[in-house]
Amino acid sequence: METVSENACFGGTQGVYTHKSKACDCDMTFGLFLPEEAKWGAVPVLWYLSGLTCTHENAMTKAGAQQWAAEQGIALVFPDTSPRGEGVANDDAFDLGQGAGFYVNATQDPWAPHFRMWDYVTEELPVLIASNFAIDSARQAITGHSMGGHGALTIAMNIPDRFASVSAFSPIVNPTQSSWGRKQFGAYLGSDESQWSKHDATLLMNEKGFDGPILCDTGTSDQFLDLLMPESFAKACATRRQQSILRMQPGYDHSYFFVSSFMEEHIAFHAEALYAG
Ligand SMILES: N[C@@H](CCC(=O)N[C@@H](CS)C(=O)NCC(=O)O)C(=O)O
Repeated sequence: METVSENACFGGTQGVYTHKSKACDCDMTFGLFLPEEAKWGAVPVLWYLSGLTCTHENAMTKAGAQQWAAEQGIALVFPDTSPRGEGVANDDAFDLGQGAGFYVNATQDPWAPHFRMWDYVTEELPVLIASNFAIDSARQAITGHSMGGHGALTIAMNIPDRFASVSAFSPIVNPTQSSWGRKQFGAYLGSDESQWSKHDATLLMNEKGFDGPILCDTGTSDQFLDLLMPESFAKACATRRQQSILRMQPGYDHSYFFVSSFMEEHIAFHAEALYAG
């Protein structure tokens, strides 16, 4: 692992690191914010998965999360959204290929050799950060935006007991029924739709739910609302009687102006779950 940068930030440190990823078979870069408390002992961690077109950098510089994470003594991880580099497959569209990994393990060519973002964020990166930084793996929570909200919800439901809480900003919640999902799952996972269902938050809510609190915020003026389908997830949560707070925020769009407006509340929500008991 190599250090790209480390900057003092709200009493802690905002770092950027690169490493050779086994899962993605290429160099990967991630951001990690450590609060001041990490100097004295292992701290809880909140994963932030980003959306389409993002690198590790967008949320790190625009979500305004460090201030609230510092206040709560929580670390933040900002993984990249896909493998990258010259030898890595790509597509001209912004919503496929590099910057659009959708947090799945691709099984289809030309994506299969590198696009293993599921393994990267659920296995490789957790081990890497826990062995190199003062992170308490027993206290983890996860959030994300758009494609990253999809990643956060599907990972939290598929790996029971790892995350104390899950939240999302404008998440894609029913990708098997949306053009943000069908296109990418077809490309990465192939035409057998039975392989898609473990990556659909609404189907996972119908099937198993989440053993903990869920918080989702979506803007009523989100330009991608029809692709996100918050109503499908709300219906599934109500049917399961899942503990959840699902809000439509009037006038907000899909941008980081929206994400940053509600970041304090999301971090306080996770802090309550991470410090409970
Ligand atoms: N570039 C796309 C929009 C993609 C988009 O809005 N991406 C969101 C996540 S789904 C984002 O966070 N973009 C990067 C940013 O705002 O910094 C378009 O032109 O339609």
